[in-house]
Amino acid sequence: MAARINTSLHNALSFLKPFNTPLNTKPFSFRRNSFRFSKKLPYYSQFSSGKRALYCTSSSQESTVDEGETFVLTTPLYYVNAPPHMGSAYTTIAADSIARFQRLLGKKVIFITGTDEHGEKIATSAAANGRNPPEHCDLISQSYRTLWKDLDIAYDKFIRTTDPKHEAIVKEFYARVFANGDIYRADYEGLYCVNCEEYKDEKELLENNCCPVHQMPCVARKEDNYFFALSKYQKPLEDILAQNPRFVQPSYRLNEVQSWIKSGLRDFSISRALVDWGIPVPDDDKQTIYVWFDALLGYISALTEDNKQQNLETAVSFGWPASLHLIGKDILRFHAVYWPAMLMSAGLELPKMVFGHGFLTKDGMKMGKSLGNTLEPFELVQKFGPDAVRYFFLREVEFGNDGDYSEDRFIKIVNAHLANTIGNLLNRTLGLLKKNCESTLVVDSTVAAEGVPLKDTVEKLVEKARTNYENLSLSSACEAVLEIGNAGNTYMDQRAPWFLFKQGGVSAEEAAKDLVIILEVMRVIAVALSPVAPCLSLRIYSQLGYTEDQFNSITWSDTKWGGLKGGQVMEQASPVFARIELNPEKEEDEKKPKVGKKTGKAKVKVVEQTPTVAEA
Ligand SMILES: Nc1ncnc2c1ncn2[C@@H]1O[C@H](COP(=O)(O)OP(=O)(O)OP(=O)(O)O)[C@@H](O)[C@H]1O
Repeated sequence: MAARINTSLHNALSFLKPFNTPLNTKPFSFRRNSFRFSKKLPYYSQFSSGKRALYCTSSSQESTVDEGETFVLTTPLYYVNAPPHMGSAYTTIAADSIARFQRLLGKKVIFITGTDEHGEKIATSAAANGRNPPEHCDLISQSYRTLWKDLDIAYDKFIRTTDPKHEAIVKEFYARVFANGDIYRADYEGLYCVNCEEYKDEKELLENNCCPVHQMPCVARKEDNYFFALSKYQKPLEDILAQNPRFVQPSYRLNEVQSWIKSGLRDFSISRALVDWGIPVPDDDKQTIYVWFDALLGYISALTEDNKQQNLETAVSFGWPASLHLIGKDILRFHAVYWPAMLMSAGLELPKMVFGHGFLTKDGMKMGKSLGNTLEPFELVQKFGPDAVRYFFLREVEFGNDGDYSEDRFIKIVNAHLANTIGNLLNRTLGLLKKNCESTLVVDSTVAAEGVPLKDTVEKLVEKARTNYENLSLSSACEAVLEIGNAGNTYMDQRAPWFLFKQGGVSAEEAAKDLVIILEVMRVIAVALSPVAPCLSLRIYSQLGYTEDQFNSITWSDTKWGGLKGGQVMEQASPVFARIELNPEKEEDEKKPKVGKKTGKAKVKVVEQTPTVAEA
């Protein structure tokens, strides 16, 4: 057994070595944790921890993801206890933007999402809705797919944990962990939060044993379960985090994870005797596998391909380890503690990074299905369109921190940034081009920008956007792109090409070049914003005279100045982003002194973006 443990740990750590440095191993004893267990643990031998393990060696930037060719990223697999809400959409929008950015860099991307469909919470929710669990799962899982379509989420794999191929992989993984001596049977007694599907430590609970996330009392449970020997992995986990601090991001979440581990890891129960709706434990059909042990493996089973063998080894060969697990901070412990330990036990490589973002909140509380205080994403998308929703949440909430939603703020931000700074600039410029140059560019944008400082400004801002995307600082990436728009607007206002055209002669020639410069700025914006607002970017690209195929084949290198060529014919100006107008009742409300809560609803109305009087 000792040899097996050594082997699996070695496997888990060996990929982390920089420059193939031999593992410098040192024996240590793991602390046996018998807290509350009525049965003794089997004896484990000492095993070694890798000392020189290193994860991400690519850059000193805090969250920079690895530079490998295939970039595998995941969202959590969402519980199908209820349809998606804005919180679920938030993680998925962020993941989609990162995936799109990585594709622009020319990487092969495997973007995995899906639904977590087993466990007590799902069975209860199905019963409450008068459905059997499979029907319920089909219905709710489909609602996630529908929302992802509405939000322009371009995932590569959608895994459902009720998929037979997933079940086969879970069983195989369980068998590996069992063979490694990390599964044993014991009684457990504790306080259980059904909404978290987790036994809780009394000291982390609120008054009346309430779960801090779901604000509902935990229930006392006693069960005869199978356990995973997490405590055995305390030291390896400590070492991994000490040597690879970028494994958990943002850095303040690393401290949280380190302090959990430091406080002592307890083995956790990985089966349920009282839950039928789950994958049966191999060789014991009276128990089902704990939903988290099952769901985490969805990240691997998602990698299987239909016409290939559906087993663990083949799945792993298609892209494991993941480059990035994107999750909310609520499930950090599962991803940064349980999951790496499970992988080590099974002799598999660890993911390269776990990023735990903050919560979208309502009145300061996490929006969640269990709490029922959610924001309806279908309604938001229908009202405002996918680009506005995607842009607002990524721009407004600093990635990693919590953020509260307000409709007023939403409207202000998207109107100011997308409709005014970006949309209106394009509209004005195309209007002038049509009027004065028959919608045709007079020279190449490189020629037009000779000696013009705006070009350098744009190049610097593009670089800033790229660095921020790479570091997962999505809000700052949006900000950098917006700054390009601001620079374009300033240039337009300073140069006043409508005035130069009126002067005629050399001035008019200069004005025609100015329009080329501003349209090149718009082209760069379209590329740089495409991870966040793909439809808007396509609309900009189309107005610049490109086809959809041309847009679909852009890469990040197309942010380089010089794409627009002399002679290129632009489309007619038409608004690329509909300004959102408050309805008249709400506008009236706004003028009155504020008493109590606001109830007015916004109404979307496309407002034609016309040139100013001077330009006309
Ligand atoms: N309020 C939120 N803000 C940001 N992300 C959220 C929020 N709620 C859910 N998520 C995302 O969904 C994941 C949790 O998925 P889950 O299906 O458990 O949703 P949930 O609404 O939190 O469910 P429940 O309320 O039943 O715990 C989080 O880790 C995060 O990625």
